Amino acid sequence: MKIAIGGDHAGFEYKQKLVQFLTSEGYEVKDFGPSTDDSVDYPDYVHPLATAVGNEEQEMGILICGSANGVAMAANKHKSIRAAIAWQEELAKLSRQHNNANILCLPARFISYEEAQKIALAFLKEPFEGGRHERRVNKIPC
Ligand SMILES: O=C(CO)[C@H](O)[C@H](O)[C@H](O)COP(=O)(O)O
Repeated sequence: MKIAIGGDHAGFEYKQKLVQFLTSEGYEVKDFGPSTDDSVDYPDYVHPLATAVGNEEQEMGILICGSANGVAMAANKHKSIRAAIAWQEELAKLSRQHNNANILCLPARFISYEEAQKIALAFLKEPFEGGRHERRVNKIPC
């Protein structure tokens, strides 16, 4: 599976660790930056990643910043993007099962890296349930 990962300075440390971990798990990971933990503006990194996921160059995306709010707001402005914030594994699984989320947004300043790793795996491994949920998701303007 081809995974896009990015965020801002507040998520940089977790992003670097997740790139290594997900690669070791066999995922094809593309890092959309930033390349250092210098303060940056998250939209500058969200938009290219969301574009790549929206046009299916990348199958799924992970965005990491301090609260996850800004990256989610920016990503969800893109056509075909369903970005979900999750700070627990169950929330990540439900975003896939019920909402067919294609981008996971992680709040690095509110969860440990160990939690972030478990949440990311839960998200990537969980299938969309379809059925009544597909009917509902199709009513979200894309
Ligand atoms: O909402 C946010 C952007 O997605 C994050 O919480 C940012 O990481 C946060 O706003 C950065 O704040 P800082 O004081 O500039 O480090």
